[in-house]
Amino acid sequence: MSPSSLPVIDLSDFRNASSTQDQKATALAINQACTDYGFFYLTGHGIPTARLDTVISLARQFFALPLDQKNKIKRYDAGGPEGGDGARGYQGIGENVTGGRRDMHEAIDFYREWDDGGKEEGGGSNGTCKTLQGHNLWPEEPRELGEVYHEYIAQLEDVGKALVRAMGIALDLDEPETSTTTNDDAVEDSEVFVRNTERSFWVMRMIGYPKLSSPASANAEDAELSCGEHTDYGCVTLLLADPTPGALQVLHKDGKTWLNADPIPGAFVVNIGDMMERWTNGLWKSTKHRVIHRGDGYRVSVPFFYEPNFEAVIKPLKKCVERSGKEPIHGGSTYGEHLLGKIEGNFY
Ligand SMILES: N=C(N)NCCCC[C@H](N)C(=O)O
Ligand SMILES: O=C(O)CCC(=O)C(=O)O
Ligand SMILES: [Fe+2]
Repeated sequence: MSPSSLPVIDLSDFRNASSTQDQKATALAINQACTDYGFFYLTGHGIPTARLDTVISLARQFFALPLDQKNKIKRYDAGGPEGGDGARGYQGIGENVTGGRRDMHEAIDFYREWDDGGKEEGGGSNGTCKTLQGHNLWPEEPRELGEVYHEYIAQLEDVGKALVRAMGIALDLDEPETSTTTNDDAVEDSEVFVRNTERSFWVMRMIGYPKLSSPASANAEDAELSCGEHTDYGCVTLLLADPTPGALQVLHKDGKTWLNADPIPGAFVVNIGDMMERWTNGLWKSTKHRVIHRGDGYRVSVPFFYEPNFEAVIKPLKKCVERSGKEPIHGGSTYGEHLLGKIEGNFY
């Protein structure tokens, strides 16, 4: 299967449309893509390609620095600076763990700044949280990285917002389906994802992948993986990657075939996360994917995870439960709980 056989969604018409009616065609295409693959390419998002290239090139420059330079912003929990217990900061090759095995990548994790209401003892919408308190650790070098990434994150938040709005329309949540109206239905309109991401607890990972040395087959017990198979945690991932082919692989619905999701210049690779699967009661799946980089160069990617608010309670939407014809797949919990559970198993 060629990489470009994953669907391509062009968001420009949706962004420029004046009515929901005009936005329906894009929404239909998104519904199809999320139902069939859980993955698609996104074009027409409005972020200039020159900006995307700069983001990749700054990441590449950072990873090329000597280790002691990179360790200046070592993750708090791994002996980084005082004043935080966060999962934020630089992690060396093999520090990240997926499915109990070390991943052959290095990375910096940035999160939305913690909202403690300006007080030590919590009080903000996030309360206190040992794992994620603390500030982002920004590299001193390359010098422009911080400023460029701040601007880029603001642009990505706009794209994420447009995308989850489109997803709400894609699920046709405004259409009354049955006469069994309860109070719960009041919140099931097409803006339900927009409301629950208003203070999106986003994550941005800046990742560097050295070439793997192990010749073992990807499925062998002891195979080295750049990033083991996993699903993403929240709503939608906007992945920017350098042009390296054959590295990111997506599991087909058949549960056996791995498809290459090679980059298309200027486009994001988008996939949905666990909270979107839960909301849709499995109508849309958070599809498994993995990275195996055996190419010659040093690969760089920068996924941005546009997630629900930390305290958002996510449970299957009634309309999706009905449509799926299945029992609710989850009783409901906050996105924050899901995230913390994941982070716990993520580090060596
Ligand atoms: N914030 C997100 N989604 N990060 C995805 C990281 C995936 C790998 C991680 N070690 C894991 O096992 O999940
Ligand atoms: O680098 C990639 O292509 C994907 C990385 C990824 O799946 C993740 O960080 O969640
Ligand atoms: Fe992922």
